[in-house]
Amino acid sequence: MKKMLFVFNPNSGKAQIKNSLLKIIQIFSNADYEVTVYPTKAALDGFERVKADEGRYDVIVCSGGDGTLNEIVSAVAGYSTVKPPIGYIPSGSTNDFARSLGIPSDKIRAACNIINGESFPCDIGIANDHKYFNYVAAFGAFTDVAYETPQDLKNVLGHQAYVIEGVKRLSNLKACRMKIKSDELNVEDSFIYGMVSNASSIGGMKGLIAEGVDYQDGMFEVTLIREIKNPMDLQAIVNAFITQKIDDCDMVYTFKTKDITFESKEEVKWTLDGEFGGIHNNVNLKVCQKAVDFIVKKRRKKEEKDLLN
Ligand SMILES: Nc1ncnc2c1ncn2[C@@H]1O[C@H](COP(=O)(O)OP(=O)(O)OP(=O)(O)O)[C@@H](O)[C@H]1O
Repeated sequence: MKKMLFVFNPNSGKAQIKNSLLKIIQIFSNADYEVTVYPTKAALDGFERVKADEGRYDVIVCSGGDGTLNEIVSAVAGYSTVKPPIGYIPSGSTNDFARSLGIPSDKIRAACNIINGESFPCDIGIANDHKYFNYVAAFGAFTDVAYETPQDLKNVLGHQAYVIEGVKRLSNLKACRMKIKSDELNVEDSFIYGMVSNASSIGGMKGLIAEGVDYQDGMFEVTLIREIKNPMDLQAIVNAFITQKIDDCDMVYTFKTKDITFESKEEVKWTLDGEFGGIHNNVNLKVCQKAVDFIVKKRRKKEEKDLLN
């Protein structure tokens, strides 16, 4: 019998996991898994549990939001023995990563997908050589929205909660002078926003990043927005995002990289996967190519063909 560890955050999203829990466990058990169920008790509890259980399970299933998933992925990425594949049942308020990988948002379907799906080796990132992130590291403008939006509000409003908090901050944009170094760009300028990501959906919104994100290419997508000095600058940025002609806008830098460093005199607040990522003067971000396996939907022939083209 294969062994499964099923870790879930009972409070994430609207705590809806409670309604599906029994059914999910039944699905796993019917598929001949011996299931160990572990509800997290606090932040970092999921990380500690999975870290301590290295070598004990054939598959690790995680249910929660992006923050809980980050903990589980960080623990597995740190294994020195065989890394078990990670199944994910999204139950947070935005579930960016699941959306990006095409994992079903319906919990029962996501559980079935874990039984019927296939392993997908996926890139993740590492910040300052010690803190992993699954899909986004960011600073500036709206990045603190996710972790400063009260949980109660997130539970009631879900994705709208982020939008409400984001709009409240528009009038408050503060630029930060930074030196940014990578093989592709070496620049010193003032920025209101920076995002280094490996996902097509950020903050619950698709379309922030150009299409064609490859989760296995060992590259991040980088988006940097320069300081807004006048209404024309603001208009240029808004137009660029509306028309999706971001490459033509000189207020925005977009490129791909596998290694990038940000230096600033001022301390900058970062987020990793939508959670507080610390306050730093120096941040280095590197890709760990295909570092963990996620269980995703089996791709149909046509999708496979699209991926190869
Ligand atoms: N039982 C718990 N009590 C309090 N906090 C917890 C518990 N379990 C996990 N956490 C922490 O809560 C944070 C947020 O949880 P999670 O990401 O699962 O849900 P969410 O915030 O509702 O979803 P999203 O990240 O999509 O907005 C995580 O960083 C996690 O470490």
